[in-house]
Amino acid sequence: MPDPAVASVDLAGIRVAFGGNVVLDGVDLAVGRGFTGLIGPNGAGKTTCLNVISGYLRPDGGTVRVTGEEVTGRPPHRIAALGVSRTFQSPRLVPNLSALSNVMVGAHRHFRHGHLAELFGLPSARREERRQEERARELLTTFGLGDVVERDAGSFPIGTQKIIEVARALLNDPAVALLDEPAAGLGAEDVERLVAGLTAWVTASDSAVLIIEHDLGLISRLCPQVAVLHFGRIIQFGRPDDVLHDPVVVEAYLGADFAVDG
Ligand SMILES: Nc1ncnc2c1ncn2[C@@H]1O[C@H](COP(=O)(O)OP(=O)(O)OP(=O)(O)O)[C@@H](O)[C@H]1O
Repeated sequence: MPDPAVASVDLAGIRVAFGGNVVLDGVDLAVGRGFTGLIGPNGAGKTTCLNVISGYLRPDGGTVRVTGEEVTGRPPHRIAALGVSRTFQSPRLVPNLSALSNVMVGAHRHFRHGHLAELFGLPSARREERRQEERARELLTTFGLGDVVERDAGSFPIGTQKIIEVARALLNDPAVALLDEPAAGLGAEDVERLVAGLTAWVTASDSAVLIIEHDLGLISRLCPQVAVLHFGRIIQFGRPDDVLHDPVVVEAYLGADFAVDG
């Protein structure tokens, strides 16, 4: 497990209850550079963890640190400003904007020049925008979408829209990217596109990427480490091979029928 002192995300004793329903019951999780998988049965509290990290939900107890800074209870835009980006289970793209423009929406917090420079179309702001466009184009190319960047996002199948949203979350190397079931609803071709894009991207990046996913094959391929959430607690953390074959995990979460190829 990454050293919490240097981890990009460090959750300590996170507790969340909705009325009498305790959803997170003392979650400790440290996430470092590269991919970390977060798995668990439906309703285990995985998305709730992401909501706590990204500031969409204030925990009832515990602390959240991002790159060492305590951010517990801060609103989402302030946590985003520290370099935390996220996706949602259902993609939130602007359907009548191009794929390229949708990815560039993720760029705006990084613009070095102020909103006034943008508003008045100053050369510095235009140069910055061109640089961002170039990066967005490269990123979409990494995900196999280089030929269709000008197409309206809403005209793509849902799986491709999810990949565009992942690309948006990765623009400008976020310190932390939180991906909520990026492969759900994707066809085989899009899954390969996603895996290839993420693999190529992470090798050139210092970011920490936390991926919630039910596709355990994908988790095994991408993530050197995986955490298992069960009844609001992390019950196991380690290499996928070890974790997914751990009798406690198999018994508690995956059920008797569970098997991972390889
Ligand atoms: N805003 C809310 N109000 C009340 N209950 C909530 C709220 N958000 C989540 N829950 C409940 O918290 C529990 C955990 O939900 P969460 O979405 O975090 O689970 P999950 O592990 O991401 O599940 P899935 O794999 O199905 O997406 C569920 O029982 C859910 O109904």
